[in-house]
Amino acid sequence: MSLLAVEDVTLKFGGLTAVNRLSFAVDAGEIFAIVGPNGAGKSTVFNLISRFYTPQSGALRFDGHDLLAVRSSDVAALGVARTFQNIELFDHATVLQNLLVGRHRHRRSNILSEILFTPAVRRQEVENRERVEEIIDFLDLQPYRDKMIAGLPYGVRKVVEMARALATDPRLLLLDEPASGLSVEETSDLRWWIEDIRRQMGITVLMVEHDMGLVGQVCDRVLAMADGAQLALGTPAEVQAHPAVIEAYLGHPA
Ligand SMILES: Nc1ncnc2c1ncn2[C@@H]1O[C@H](COP(=O)(O)OP(=O)(O)OP(=O)(O)O)[C@@H](O)[C@H]1O
Repeated sequence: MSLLAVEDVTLKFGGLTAVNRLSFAVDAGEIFAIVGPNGAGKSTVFNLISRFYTPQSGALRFDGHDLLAVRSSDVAALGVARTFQNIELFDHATVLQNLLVGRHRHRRSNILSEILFTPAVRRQEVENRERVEEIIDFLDLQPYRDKMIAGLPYGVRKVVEMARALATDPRLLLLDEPASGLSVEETSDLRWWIEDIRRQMGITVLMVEHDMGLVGQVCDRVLAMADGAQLALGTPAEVQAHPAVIEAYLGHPA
């Protein structure tokens, strides 16, 4: 059974159909990319899965749950985490503090037990700290752990955002243009991290990405979109060779 299923989903903004009867499914353990020209509807699909938007029709399922019955604030608790095209972190907090916020969904305590700092709360704090330190090690963020986000280079902030998403222990990680703005070297590191996120952490990855080099290297399958609809779906090589994809990118038939 697929981990994520998008079934015949349509989302309109007034007269504009941003997503048009789109269907695709991502299997557990896959690295899956959505590609397409600007305005194709890729980010809108992420915003639908994150439940920022509700479609006019269609269904969204995650691990057997009806996502449309879940509020945006509860999606992380189901096991879906994401990064954003425009990095969203607390700029005036440290890397460590940002990642601890990412652990928020693992709080099992109530306010009284937190005030009393009960053994259970203490245990949980230690657990959260340990997990966050593991992620800091995993993504080579040790040199930055106590640094404020605001002072960090763009490439490092992007890694921190991925780390914060991982701190929620997701089953599905949504990466919105992870390579955009990164140097060739940073993109190469990203490639290995994405592969390790799947291999070592067992996390399924769905990403929106323009860098076809990266997509070809790490993805099992690719969905190409244009005008909110599917153009092609298959392996990176199949999608890149698809006449409709070539036409959408070049503006004329191959
Ligand atoms: N909140 C919104 N209100 C109105 N129109 C929107 C909204 N969000 C997106 N759109 C429109 O929906 C269409 C799809 O946008 P979307 O951002 O999903 O495309 P995209 O494929 O992610 O593009 P890009 O690669 O430039 O990020 C575009 O025409 C966009 O202008």
